[in-house]
Amino acid sequence: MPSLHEFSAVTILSGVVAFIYVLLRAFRHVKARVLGKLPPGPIGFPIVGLLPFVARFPELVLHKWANEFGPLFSMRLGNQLFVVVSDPQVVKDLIVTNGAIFSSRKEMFMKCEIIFARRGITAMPYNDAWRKHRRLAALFLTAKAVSEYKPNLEFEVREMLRALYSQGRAGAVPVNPQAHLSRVSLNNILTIVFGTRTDSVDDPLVAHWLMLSREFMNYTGPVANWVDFIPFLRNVPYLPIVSRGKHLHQGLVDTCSSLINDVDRRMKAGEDVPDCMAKYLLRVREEQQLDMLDIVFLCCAFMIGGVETTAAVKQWFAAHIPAFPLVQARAQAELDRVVGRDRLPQAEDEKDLPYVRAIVKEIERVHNPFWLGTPHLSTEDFHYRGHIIPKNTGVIVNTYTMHNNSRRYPNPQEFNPDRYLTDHHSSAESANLADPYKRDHWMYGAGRRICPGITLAEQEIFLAVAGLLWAFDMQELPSEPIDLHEYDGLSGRSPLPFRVKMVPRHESVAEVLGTADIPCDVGVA
Ligand code: HEM
Repeated sequence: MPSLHEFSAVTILSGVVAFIYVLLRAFRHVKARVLGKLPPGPIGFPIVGLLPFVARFPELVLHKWANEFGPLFSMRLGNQLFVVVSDPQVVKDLIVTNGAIFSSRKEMFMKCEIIFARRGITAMPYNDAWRKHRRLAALFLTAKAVSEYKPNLEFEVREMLRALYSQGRAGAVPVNPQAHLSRVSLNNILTIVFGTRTDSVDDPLVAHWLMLSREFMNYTGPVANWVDFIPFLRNVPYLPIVSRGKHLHQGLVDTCSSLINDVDRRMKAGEDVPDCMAKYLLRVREEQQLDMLDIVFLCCAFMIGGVETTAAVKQWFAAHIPAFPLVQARAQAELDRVVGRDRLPQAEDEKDLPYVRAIVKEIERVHNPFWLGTPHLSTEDFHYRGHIIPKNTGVIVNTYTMHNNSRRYPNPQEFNPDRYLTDHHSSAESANLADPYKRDHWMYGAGRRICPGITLAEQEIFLAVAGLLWAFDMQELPSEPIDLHEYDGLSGRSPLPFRVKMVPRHESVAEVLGTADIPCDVGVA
């Protein structure tokens, strides 16, 4: 057995070797910068690079550097070189036109190795395994698939409005709508993936899943933790972040496996299991050569990618709109004209509700829940505008700077849905426009790794926003102003807890929602 002294000597030696290695790599980047080859950018500290600067409000820090160093700048976080792209044409040139080079992902220690066991679509490098997972996922996210989900999506919005009406006692008491807005997103994905749903916000699965998906976002954001960028930290025994990552991996596996196993058991028992992703994957597992972890993490990709994301946009809408009664009134006049008061808005109404649609796009521009998106990785050296972007460089699409460009969006700090009034494209169509400066916003990423859930997300968000505007006047409480700048999470994810009054707009609300039987303290305002 090696002695304690031998152990310490080995640990110190590995530390020194790791230190020299990191120093040499950092030096390589500094040298390339000095020689003027890398895009310009801020110089950081040895080993940690610029990590200490991006711990809080990273989007604002990148925005400041973009103003200083231009639309393509480089920066080092620990051992990883990044370029930060802040101009639509540069995004298009790199990520879209040269998608064969800029479509991979860094195999992040926490996200890829520890939590996803090298399987999650969003974390996989650009290879055949990723192609297979993305192709299987896309089967459930096509425009045709989404149009088949519409009755369910509409049903879930109605259930959410009923719950808000009831909890807010028809506008008599303030409510925090966040859990309801998260549950509607959760139910949509549970139905698509497992053919199941929750009955109320009190179902333990709601709190459990929201906890898992928040933890996931907290540990795996592009700048969420240092172990991703300072490899020798991974050898520190009992590092809390690593144990939490392992715990999260187990939590995701246990939760998704139990839902998949339930589908499996019911299929084997000859029960009439609703069509869903888990059922399909279990059927094709041999032909597609999927092991159980593949199935778990394909389902997880939807549960992780499709719940917290759409929930966040819906929550930002609910937090933002009370401060804009005139915007609400104008949208409600449009809804009264197009939909009337005898039914809820439906998916088919969207094309006739340009102002409601414009509100959605403007919320997404102002409150992208993931300002840093999911960085891409280059797989070859690439020469661009006199600079070199070396192989294995991370690429961050700087959506904050692009969403606040005053030439594209005059007075960008102002919330003004009018800027989108004549934009008749869906976000999915907009992402394919030849002129990148005409794209609505960059919330869904770009190129071959662009979010495959756009059509589903757009449909869900539209229905929730239109339904809320149709049913309620959302009012801020004078004693509880809503903070629209601070947020929960790492780069804009969701508003801090808030309460609003949700006052039913007219008598038909109770009738249409079927809430006449729900006890309320007061009548309709
Ligand atoms: C408001 C809602 C959503 C937002 C803001 C969002 C945002 C994003 C972003 C920024 C990316 C990375 C794109 C890139 O690398 O360029 C992404 C990827 C992804 N999203 Fe979404 N997403 C949303 C909804 C959804 C939904 C509803 C699903 C599925 C049910 C989904 C599934 C995925 C998957 C699987 C990926 C990984 C794609 C890949 O790496 O190939 N997302 N999303």
